[in-house]
Amino acid sequence: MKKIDQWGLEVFEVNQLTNGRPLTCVTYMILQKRNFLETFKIPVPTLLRYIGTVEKHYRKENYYHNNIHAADVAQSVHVLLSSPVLSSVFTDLEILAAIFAGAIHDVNHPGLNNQFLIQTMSELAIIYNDVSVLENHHLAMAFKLLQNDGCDIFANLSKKERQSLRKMVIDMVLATDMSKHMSLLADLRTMVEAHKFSKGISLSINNYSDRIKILQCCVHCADLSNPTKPLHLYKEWVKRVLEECWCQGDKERNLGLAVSPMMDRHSVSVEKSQVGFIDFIVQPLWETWADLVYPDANKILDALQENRDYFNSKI
Ligand SMILES: CC(=O)CCCOc1nc(Oc2ccc3c(c2)CO[B-]3(O)O)c(Cl)cc1C#N
Ligand SMILES: [Mg+2]
Ligand SMILES: [Zn+2]
Repeated sequence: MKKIDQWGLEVFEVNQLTNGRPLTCVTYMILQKRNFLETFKIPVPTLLRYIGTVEKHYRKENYYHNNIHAADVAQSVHVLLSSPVLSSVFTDLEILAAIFAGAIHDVNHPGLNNQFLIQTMSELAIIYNDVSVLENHHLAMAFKLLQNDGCDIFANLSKKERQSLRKMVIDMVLATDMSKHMSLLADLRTMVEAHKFSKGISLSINNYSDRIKILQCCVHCADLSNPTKPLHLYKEWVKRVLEECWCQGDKERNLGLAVSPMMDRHSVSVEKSQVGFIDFIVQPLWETWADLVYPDANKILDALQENRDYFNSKI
């Protein structure tokens, strides 16, 4: 129970111990720990039915984008929002929305990326007109499943709370689309710079656009948290994401499409791809997050540096 609050939870062990239901277990433990089942009058049977259904809609055959990743992201969001610097910033509804977003953010992921779905004019790309195809699908699926019998975990929220939660969850999951990464990071940097001049006054943010920006970055950081975790966990995630990418690369090759660089099992250098991903994407994002919650994320930043040095030493 106390491990649920730690960075680097042994989520693969949780997967074993729960017979392949880490998402149900982790989500229940987090909501229980935060007393949200009481606060939002979420009946346990309803929660288990809904989150169990969501868990089943994550594709177990995906090496990476499966229910273990979802459990990992939901739990990472939970830990990030427990940061002392953020302690009195967000409401329970906002925290519930962020944890829910983490849990459902990749539901029914096909193990293929947006570019592939668009290039092959897949059913999903047609439905979502090539715009954040996967992220729209994850959201639509999650909210559709809420309407299944006995699955509406938000039934006892007020109309206003339900509308607010829905909007925040949509904004957070759409922000996990990597094509939004640079603009999200730029906005976060602007806010951190502005906050620096308010001389340590605890983060007081009273407008929706700033509040949602931080929540979007929190979920995005959790989504890109593999390189900040203990090395044995990070290595397992690298193995899985490459296996999944290589499957897509194989499909691209068979279809005569150009094989994306990281997806070609015959040419990619695993170590180089990770050092590049960390240097260009993960480190700048986490550095900015660590600035925002200084000094709460310093240990995470150190772990990221160590992991980068490990892979760099293997090139
Ligand atoms: C070991 C890792 O750290 C793996 C993280 C995923 O590996 C990458 N992901 C990238 O972009 C996405 C990041 C997040 C997500 C997705 C794509 C689709 O679903 B998701 O929300 O999980 C990019 Cl651009 C590079 C890598 C690399 N390496
Ligand atoms: Mg995603
Ligand atoms: Zn994800």
